[in-house]
Amino acid sequence: MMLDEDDDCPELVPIDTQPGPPVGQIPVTIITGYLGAGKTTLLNYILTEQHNKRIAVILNEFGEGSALEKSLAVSQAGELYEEWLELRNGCLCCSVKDNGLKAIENLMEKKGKFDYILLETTGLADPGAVASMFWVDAELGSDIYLDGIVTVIDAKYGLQQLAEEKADGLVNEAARQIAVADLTIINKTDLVTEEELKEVKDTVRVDLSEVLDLHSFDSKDGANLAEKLQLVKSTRAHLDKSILTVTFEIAGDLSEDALNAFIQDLLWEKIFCNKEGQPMSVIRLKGIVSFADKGHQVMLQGVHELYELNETQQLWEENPRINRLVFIGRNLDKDILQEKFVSTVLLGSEKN
Ligand SMILES: Nc1nc2c(ncn2[C@@H]2O[C@H](COP(=O)(O)OP(=O)(O)OP(=O)(O)O)[C@@H](O)[C@H]2O)c(=O)[nH]1
Ligand SMILES: [Zn+2]
Repeated sequence: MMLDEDDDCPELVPIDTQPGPPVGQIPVTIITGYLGAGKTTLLNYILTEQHNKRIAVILNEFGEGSALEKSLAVSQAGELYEEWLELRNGCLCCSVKDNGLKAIENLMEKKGKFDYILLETTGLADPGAVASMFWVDAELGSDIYLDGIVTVIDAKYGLQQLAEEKADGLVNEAARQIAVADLTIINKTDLVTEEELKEVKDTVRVDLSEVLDLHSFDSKDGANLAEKLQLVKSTRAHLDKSILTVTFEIAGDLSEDALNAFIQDLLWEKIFCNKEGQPMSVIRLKGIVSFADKGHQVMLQGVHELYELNETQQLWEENPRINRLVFIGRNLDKDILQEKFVSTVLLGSEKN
């Protein structure tokens, strides 16, 4: 049979190489980084710089500190936070797969579309697990797609966090967070010397190549859905179980001097021990506190042995003056911390 070239030659159709995000899909950027690295600071910066986009911000919650985490974030960013997402079991990686994407989609149904979604993971999250559910879901026809992962590294404590040995021989959280990063931001450069900064940069590069295979985890290759879900499942045990969160709320006013002494005993002198006699070691400290002579709420922020107390814009006014504190670290004991706090820092208690 002869082919009539003019009639039968099929039309050339461009191959769908990099289709890009389907029209109407909303980009999500995951912001990750170890406890206190500066994720929320980066978020606030983006939100204050970027005025003409509707940005939804999702904050992950950690442990029982959820209520405080929320109130802290809200008071820092004021009205810039568009909406809030409640994720049930405290850890985004574990809960978002089941209800997180659904929650985002519900949110968009209620509030209309966003131009952008920023998602801050907890400092102990494995962002690979968070990232993977986006492309798992993409196959199920989602409205959102993963645009990239930004990892914030603490120039002062980053190396220490990377060097941390995990008992089970697993790659530690800090290294995982760097491994999956599309963009790495070294933060707090004001706290280190040129040489220290160079060391951080070099280490981050080396680490990247050592754990690069983690990237396969979030690649959009042809692996079938079941395999992908398998991967998500196998990384569930990502939280460092030795790190505990303690939170408490105490009504009343505090002595500023006594609070400083309490924090310094805890962070610097490390004189507090748990019931087993092991010294408490705090990685992250946050709080809203009330001083008798101040009408404004004061925010406490601590990362390892650095801490600061800053007056916020927020007035107590008729709100009950309740001090809220979150401690994240090792060997923490709530009863002991709270007892110490109440007996030495709270005004009007026996010892003050
Ligand atoms: N010196 C200095 N401090 C910074 C910088 N960026 C952030 N910080 C401080 O570091 C502390 C922690 O910052 P956050 O932005 O809350 O860190 P985070 O990563 O969101 O913390 P978690 O969500 O608890 O893991 C705060 O006291 C910030 O003021 C910086 O560039 N230099
Ligand atoms: Zn944060």
